[in-house]
Amino acid sequence: MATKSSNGTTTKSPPMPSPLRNSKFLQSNMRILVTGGAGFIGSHLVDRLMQNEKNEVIVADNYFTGSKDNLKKWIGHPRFELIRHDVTEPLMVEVDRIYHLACPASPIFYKYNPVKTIKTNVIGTLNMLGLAKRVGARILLTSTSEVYGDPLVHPQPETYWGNVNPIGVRSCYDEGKRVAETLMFDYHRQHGIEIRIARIFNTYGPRMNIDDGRVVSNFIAQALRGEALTVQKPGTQTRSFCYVSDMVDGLMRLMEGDQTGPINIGNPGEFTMVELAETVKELIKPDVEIKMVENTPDDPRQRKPDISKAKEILGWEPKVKLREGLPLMEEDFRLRLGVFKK
Ligand SMILES: NC(=O)c1ccc[n+]([C@@H]2O[C@H](COP(=O)([O-])OP(=O)(O)OC[C@H]3O[C@@H](n4cnc5c(N)ncnc54)[C@H](O)[C@@H]3O)[C@@H](O)[C@H]2O)c1
Ligand SMILES: O=C(O)[C@H]1O[C@H](OP(=O)(O)OP(=O)(O)OC[C@H]2O[C@@H](n3ccc(=O)[nH]c3=O)[C@H](O)[C@@H]2O)[C@H](O)[C@@H](O)[C@@H]1O
Repeated sequence: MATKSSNGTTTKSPPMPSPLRNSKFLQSNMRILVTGGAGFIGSHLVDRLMQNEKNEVIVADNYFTGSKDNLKKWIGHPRFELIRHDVTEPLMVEVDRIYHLACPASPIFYKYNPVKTIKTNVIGTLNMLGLAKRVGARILLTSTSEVYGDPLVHPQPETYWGNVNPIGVRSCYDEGKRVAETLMFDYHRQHGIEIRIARIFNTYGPRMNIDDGRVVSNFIAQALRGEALTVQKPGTQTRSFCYVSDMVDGLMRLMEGDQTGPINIGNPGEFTMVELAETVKELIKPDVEIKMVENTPDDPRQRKPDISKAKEILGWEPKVKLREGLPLMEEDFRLRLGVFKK
């Protein structure tokens, strides 16, 4: 059957999945690869996928920012497999679905080795598309709101092409993801691969690395350690924060739906960084200081998803408000930092 992209292009049928898929022993099982599954969003996605007893889950991760700790409850489970693997190298597995998340996501980590970040986005995505082509798997890419760069359209709909600096310090990530999206569509049009693209907006929740460097984890860890909350100047820049369980729900709906995307998945509630700091202060440590610090180049000034398409096509919208999600993350950070409520 031919697939119709949301942009109207019709492509040839995808390659056939392995004949074993139809055997009476395997037909009840969906074999799912999650690249980057030891990371923050990936490990929550694995938890959800493992809840379905018909799923077998394989995680491939190089542990650059992820950790086995995030998956410890599944290690040794007969339906679960963990492979130390760098997606810049080819991977030979037999699967029906590929959730392709592998890529450092925090700006301090993706800027740490920008050339490797580009390789991960470009060569890594090429390798996963090659795998999808060989085994006839459907593949979902976790792209990003950063493809809109410092957006001149607000909120951002999927039809906006973005305002991205191609030679800046964030470009390894922004442009890397843009090329990854291009590769996805070229494989779709040229080879009939079934693709799905999610444009994820800032996501937070338990299991983020404590020293991840992203704003929500920074503020919560700083409040719990009694350190000043570091708001990067000017503090009026905005972000829209999505709780991780909502994100995983959106990704799974997209994978099992019949539209390629790209589709924005995020929470449209928009906050300035000063407002976020004040909320964390009020909820966690009312006497903590807030201090203004220098920002990094090309920091987007505003960001808020237009989620009309996700609502219409996936029947999805976020349920968890920032004030409900922050205490859940606080609880996890308290446990890991050993800072308990008095
Ligand atoms: N969290 C967000 O707000 C957000 C927003 C937009 C997009 N995304 C995308 O979602 C995905 C997951 O993000 P996250 O927040 O869970 O980040 P994360 O850093 O916690 O997870 C990324 C995972 O990928 C692994 N990885 C990195 N490079 C790899 C490589 N070359 N080979 C194999 N594994 C590799 C890391 O070890 C880690 O386990 C990323 O693709 C990211 O770009 C996240
Ligand atoms: O959602 C997205 O698409 C992207 O969002 C984030 O990128 P960014 O929004 O820059 O994330 P943060 O590092 O958390 O910064 C958010 C804002 O908080 C500010 N910030 C950050 C850290 C801090 O301590 N204080 C602070 O004020 C930054 O200047 C920025 O304006 C993610 O890290 C990317 O992986 C992701 O693709």
